[in-house]
Parts: sequence; C-alpha cells; structure tokens
Amino acid sequence: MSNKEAVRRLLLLLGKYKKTIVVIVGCLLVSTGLNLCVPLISRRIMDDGFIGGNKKLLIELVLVSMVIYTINSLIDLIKEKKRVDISAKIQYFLSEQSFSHLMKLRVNYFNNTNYAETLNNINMDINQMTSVADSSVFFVITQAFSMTGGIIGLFIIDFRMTILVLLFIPIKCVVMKYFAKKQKQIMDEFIKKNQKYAKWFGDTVGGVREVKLFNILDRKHEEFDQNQKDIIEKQKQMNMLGQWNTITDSLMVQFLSTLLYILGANLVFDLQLSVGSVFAFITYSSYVTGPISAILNIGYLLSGIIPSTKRYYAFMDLEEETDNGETAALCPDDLKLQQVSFAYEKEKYVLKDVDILFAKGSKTAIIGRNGSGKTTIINLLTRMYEPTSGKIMLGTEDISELPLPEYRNMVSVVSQQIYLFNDTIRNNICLYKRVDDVIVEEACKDSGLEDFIKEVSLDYVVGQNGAMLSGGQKQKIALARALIHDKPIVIFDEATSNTDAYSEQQINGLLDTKLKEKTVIVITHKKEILNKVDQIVVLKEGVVIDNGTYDELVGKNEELNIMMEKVG
Ligand SMILES: Nc1ncnc2c1ncn2[C@@H]1O[C@H](COP(=O)(O)OP(=O)(O)OP(=O)(O)O)[C@@H](O)[C@H]1O
Repeated sequence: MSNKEAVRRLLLLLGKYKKTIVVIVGCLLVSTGLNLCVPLISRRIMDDGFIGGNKKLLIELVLVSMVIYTINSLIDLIKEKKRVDISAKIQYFLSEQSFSHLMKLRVNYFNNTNYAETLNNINMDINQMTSVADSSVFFVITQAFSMTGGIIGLFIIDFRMTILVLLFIPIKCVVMKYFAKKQKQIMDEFIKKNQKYAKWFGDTVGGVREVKLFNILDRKHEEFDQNQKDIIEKQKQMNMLGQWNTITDSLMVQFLSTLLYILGANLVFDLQLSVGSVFAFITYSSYVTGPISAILNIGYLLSGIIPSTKRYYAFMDLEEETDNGETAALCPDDLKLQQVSFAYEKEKYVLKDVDILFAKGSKTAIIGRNGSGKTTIINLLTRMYEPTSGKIMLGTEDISELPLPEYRNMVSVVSQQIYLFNDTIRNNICLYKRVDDVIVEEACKDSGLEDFIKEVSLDYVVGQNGAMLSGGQKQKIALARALIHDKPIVIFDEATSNTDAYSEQQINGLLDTKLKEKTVIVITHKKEILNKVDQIVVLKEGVVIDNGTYDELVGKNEELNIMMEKVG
C-alpha cells in the first residue's frame, strides 16, 4: 500500500464524522478570529494606555482581553469534547472491525501468529491510527485562516519586516520535511522490532513448561535482552528525534524573533514605528510561523501513523473464510469426498485424489501412519481449509456452496486438541446453548465424566485451556459437548487416546446408542472400534489405499496389519 493510499484510508475514517468536524472547525475558527484581535488590543494598551496615559481606556481594553480569553476557553472545552468523542468512536470502530475480521480469518493465519503478537499489533496500530483525530490535525485546518490573518496584520504594521517573516517559510519547510522523513524511517523499524518481540514473547510464554524442564531460561533471557535492547534503542531514537524537532523549531522561531527585535528597535529609534507596533508585530509573526510549524508537523505526525495504518490494512486485507451460501436449514445426508486433493503449501500435496463416502448414519474409521493426512481430512470436512481440487458433497450440494454457520452446525468434533475456555465445566459443555442441568449431567454420565462432576460440580472453573484438568477429563468434556450439541455428523480425532480403558468401553457403547443415528467418523487405531465400524479407510501418504470392513481388511491390508501389531 502506498503512503497516499494509507492517508486516503485515514481520511475516510474521519469522513464519517463530517458534522462533528464542522463543529470543531467552527469552534477553532471563532477562537482563531478572536485571537487575531488580541495583538491589536495589546498595541493600544501599550501605545494609548501606558505610553499615552489613558487609564480608563487601558482598564477597558484589559477587561475586553479577559472576556476574549474566557470565551476562548469555553470554545476550547466544547471543541475538545467533540474531538475526544470522534477519537473514541474511531478507536471502537477499528477495534470492532479488526476483532470481527480476526474471528473470520482462515485458520492458516493462526499457524504462524500467536495471540500476543496479534493483540500487540492490533492495539499498537489502532492507537496510532486513532491519533488521526489528534487535536493538532483539526487545529491545522484553521491554520490557513490564522496565517492569512497574521500576514494581513503584519502588512498593516510594517511591510519590510513582513518580507523577513515570509523569507523564513521555505527554510522551515526544508527542515521539517527532513524530520518527517527520518521519523517515518525510525517508526517503520520500531514497528518491525516490536512485532518481533511480541511474537517471541507469546511463543516463549506459551512454552514456559519447556523452558523450565529443559533449563533454557538463560538462553531465553539472552533473547529477551536482545529484543528489548532493539526496541528501547528505537524508542530512544524516536524520543531524541522529537526533541531535536522541537528544539530546532523553537530555535528557528527564536532566531526570527531576534531579527525582528533588532530590525524593530531600529525602526522605533528612527521613529518609523511605535513600541506597541513592534510587540504586536512579533505576536502576529507567531501567527504566521506557528501555523507553518503546525501544518508541517502534520507531516511529522502522519509519518508516525502511516506505517501502522499500512500494517493494519494489510491485516484487514487478509483472506477471510468464504461463505457463499444463503442462510437455509440443512438436512443430514451422505457426505462424500470426490477426487479431493489438498496442499497446505504450494505444490506439496498431503492428500491426493481422495474418494470417500460417509453414508448418512454410517460409522467410518480412518487409519494411517503419522502424517498420512487423517487430520487434514477432518480439517477439510469442518471447512477449516478448502480442497485444492475436488469437491466435498453433502447429498447433492458442494459444501463450499453451503452457508458456513449452518454447515458447521451439522458437525461436532471431539478432538485430542480440544480448547477449553477459562470458565466452568457447564459453560464449556453448553457453549452458550441453554440446556437444563439434568441434561448436562446426563451428557457427563455418557461421556464418563460423572464421577469427576460429583467430586467438583459443574461450576468448577477449568483454568487456562483446561490446565486444571487431566487430558482424559478434557476429552470427556469434549465428548459431553458433542452429545449436548447433538449434531448429525460426529468426528472423533483420536478421541479416546487420553481416556482410560473403562471410559473407552463406555464411548464405544455410545456408537450403538446415542450416536446410532449419526454419521460418525473416527480416527483411531483401537481394535474394538475398528471391529465395530461399517468401513475402515486406510490412508498412506495422502492416498486412500484400501477401504472395507475390519474382517475384509485384516490379514490382507499391510498397513492395518502393521498397526494391529503395534497396538497389540
Ligand atoms: N498447517 C499445516 N501447514 C503445513 N503442513 C501441514 C500443516 N498441518 C499438517 N501439515 C502436514 O500435512 C501432513 C499431514 O498431516 P496430518 O496432520 O493430516 O496427518 P495425520 O495423519 O493426522 O498425522 P498424525 O497421526 O500424526 O496426527 C503432514 O506431513 C504434516 O506435516
């Protein structure tokens, strides 16, 4: 994305609040107009009041200045309230937009990005982008007005000194441009270092058990040091650049004032100008030089915002899951993989021309060695990924043409990688579905969780991703979840790997009872289950090499024989 495009998108953000911006600019124009009168009043206070000895006029003019100051303060308050409102709305809008998008992103985004990195990037970018509603941005809109007024004021007082002020403008432009360029460069680098650190942080905290078990704390500390030093260095550079920018700016203004004082003093001594006029002139000159700083500072401010804006919109442009279907109720039907091939990475196929029929209500086991593509089939059936070629059909419909939420309502997955929210067992099982406790308890009984529930109750909070539960207990919650949600297709991905023998029998029993009518797909090597299912699909290196019942395959299929030997 080009800088121009980033600025355009930022302005679009502000475009929604046109009416409020008009009020803010109105407030600023009124206060700028009032401010423009102040030097002329000051000149009269000095020349006619103090030097001319007119006490009454002096008091009146001082009171007028006071009234102007009070009105300006009130206007400032109204303007600030409106501005903070816009800023808060932009922040909410961007946060909501990015959260919605994040939830709809394809799962491959999460393969390479951890939560800490995502949160860090989104927060940082939104904070930066919200500063587009910074007071200086609105202030700048009125600056042209202030500048014109200032130049007119200067010409009224003395044209020679005015030319000196105008000569100052191009010099200031060059200096400010340099700072803006430098700022953008450092900000770009800062964003990269910060992102690298957040990624490293999320990864390291996620692996804290490994850090302890393998005693690699020292190495992690070294990495921390390096990452932090890089970030701090960039922050230091940015702060120092900010300081240099401010100092250079005020030095240049000071230099100009000095020249004006010297030239003004000469004119006063030559009796060509009054003392009040010199002071009024210097105030007006700040009405010209101030806006130049403000206008050019926008470039400096934007140079900090643009890198974040680019990253934010690059994130927003990431592909979301496709949902072509129109909302419609779906009916259970045969599920069919037709010539399905799939590659996670270009040209590296992990499934090749796979044909499998999961007849409605049938029970299928998928077997194969590690990496043969079993979980990938589940990923495609749950539409976490789309086939690279081929189709998956539900009855006569291609599932990619079906409405995504409705399709997902058809499928439950009981996986070895179940995620549990840091909430009660009840809420983890029901997942926002309103279910009577009696039914939840029955599901717990069917999943073998009954004894544990008696011990701790359904209100037991499971901890971060179920950290306060055993692997088997987590899987039983996953099973209870599937039973409660009662979907027509149930997939078990090595679901019994963590459960004890007693529970395993119980789960097998469900195939004949609660799951009898459902289409069940099981990834397992357990003989008891393989013996029970209607068909076993044998996968080898992404290809279906055999298909049949246990009796048909045992002794004949080499892969099945090897597996049976291994599991005993
Ligand atoms: N997100 C991914 N990105 C790239 N490659 C992947 C991804 N997930 C899996 N793979 C690769 O795809 C292949 C099939 O993996 P898959 O998880 O489907 O195998 P599996 O049969 O379920 O294995 P296991 O029995 O070990 O669970 C493997 O070679 C794996 O390295």
